[in-house]
Amino acid sequence: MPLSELLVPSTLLGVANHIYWHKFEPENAHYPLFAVLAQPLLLVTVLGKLTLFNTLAAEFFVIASLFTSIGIYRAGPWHPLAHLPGPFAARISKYWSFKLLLSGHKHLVLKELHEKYGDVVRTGPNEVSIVHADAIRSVFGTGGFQKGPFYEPWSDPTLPTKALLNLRGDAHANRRRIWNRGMNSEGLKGFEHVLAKRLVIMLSQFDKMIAEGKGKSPVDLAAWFSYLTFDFMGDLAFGGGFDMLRDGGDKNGLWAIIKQGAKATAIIAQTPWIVPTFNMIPGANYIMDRLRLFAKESAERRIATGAKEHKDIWYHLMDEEGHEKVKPPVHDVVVDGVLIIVAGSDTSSVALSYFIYCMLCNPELYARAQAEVDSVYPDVESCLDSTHHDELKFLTACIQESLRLFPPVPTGGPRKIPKGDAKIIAGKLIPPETQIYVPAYVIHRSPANFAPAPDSFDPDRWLRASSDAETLNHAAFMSFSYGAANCAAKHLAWRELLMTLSALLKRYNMKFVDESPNAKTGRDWESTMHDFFVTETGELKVEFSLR
Ligand code: HEM
Repeated sequence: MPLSELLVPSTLLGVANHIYWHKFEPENAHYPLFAVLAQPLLLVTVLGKLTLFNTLAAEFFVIASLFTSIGIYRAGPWHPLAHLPGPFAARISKYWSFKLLLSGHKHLVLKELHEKYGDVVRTGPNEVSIVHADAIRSVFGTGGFQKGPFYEPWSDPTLPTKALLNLRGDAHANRRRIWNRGMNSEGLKGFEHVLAKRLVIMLSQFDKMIAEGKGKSPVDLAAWFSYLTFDFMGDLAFGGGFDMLRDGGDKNGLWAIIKQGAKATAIIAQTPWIVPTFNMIPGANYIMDRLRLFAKESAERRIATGAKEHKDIWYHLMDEEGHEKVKPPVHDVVVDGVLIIVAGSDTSSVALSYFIYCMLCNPELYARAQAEVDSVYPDVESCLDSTHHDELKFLTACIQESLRLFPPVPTGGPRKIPKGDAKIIAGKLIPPETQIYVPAYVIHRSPANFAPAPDSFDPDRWLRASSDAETLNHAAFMSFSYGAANCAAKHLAWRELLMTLSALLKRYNMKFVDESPNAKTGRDWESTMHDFFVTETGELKVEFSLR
């Protein structure tokens, strides 16, 4: 059979598939995959030309015409997002943003794109990034939008529940109410004692290294902050589970599993409709399965041992105090336990590392922060109590400034406009079903929000009286996101940062091991930052000495 006879019906089939799946958007990849594989076979059979060669040729024509049709529609003037500027490759295929996420430079590329195209950029076939500060309220605030499908893979499909991060509407509000109760001032005080115990271990490890002379050799502070925050989150989520501070490393490999799991999820979350199909491949979920096994075992251990001396978050989420009419089911608490570790460890450890990095790059500001800590706390033990945090005005401004320059969640996940009407956001008409990113990293470095010198570390900008010569848009600071689904542990995170950093400043002098300007472990450390939704960084090598 001449190929030309197959070309026309196969091409029409490809276009018909595009029209059908565009109208009836699939929730997973099973049916479209099956359709695209089965239809060409059916076609050559109906035409009475069933051979292997003809089937493969028809497959090729169907797939080629399907992709061409999709590409033409997405790039063309009839697409609802055609009026918005953006790179051509991003308009026609999700592959562009997939590749961008894999590079870890999403935050940097988005900044460049916004500098080139303005406040609203089309970053995907059905996706935009908006960096006008007004978008923060309209997207995340009251009357804003629910989370997009990006968040689906963050829940365990084998459990009949979702993690808080992935709940929407009333279900989110109900679970969040229980979370908020756990984060009240009494709850926070309890968590503070848990943190203080871990900090004592970390400080004694540093003292030991200094005594053995290792203080003068590289200490990878980024790794040690991870040990601290993982240990602490393990305590809060499951009443214990990690001992990385004690062991000086990830002896049982759990940390690596959790980090790989979070990164793999962020990557696959770019194309969430593939996930149910991907989950069917035996062994494909190896990392997530290990993470789930860890959660299950941790939950069983926590149930068996009960609450320790201080109440953990499990205690509050499980409603062990009996506030709720109906006790929350264990699986709700198990998925949120994993969420605590994923959401609460890397974010805080990266924030701690960035603070130290900013301080070591600015020795005069470091000395001022240290002097303030000295004036508030007589000794390091007194730093392990939050009572005087309000007096640490300069330290707080330094932390805020490092969180502004380096938000631990640099881009975050998207919200989705529901079916129905288009919305006007930051002066642009955004059609229904568009996914919207509001990247903190770009908003924080925009001169429209922070000027002069938005890329410079200037903690005093938070303390100076307002003047016409300066711009300080408090409403544009969104390191903890905004609205009903902002960080559930923002106040805990602040305590953790203030306690840890005041204790370190009080006890030690620190400097980069390698002071040269292009040292990746020192002054150029920020170039090791990778944005995989959660942030990944390289080693931060610091030399310690006792004060
Ligand atoms: C400096 C430290 C932290 C930063 C910068 C931070 C930042 C954020 C951000 C930006 C979000 C919104 C994510 C999104 O919408 O996709 C978020 C959500 C969340 N964070 Fe944090 N976080 C920090 C520490 C923590 C800690 C210590 C915990 C755990 C105890 C935690 C628990 C959560 C939870 C449970 C959510 C989901 C809230 C919801 O969906 O209602 N975070 N965080």
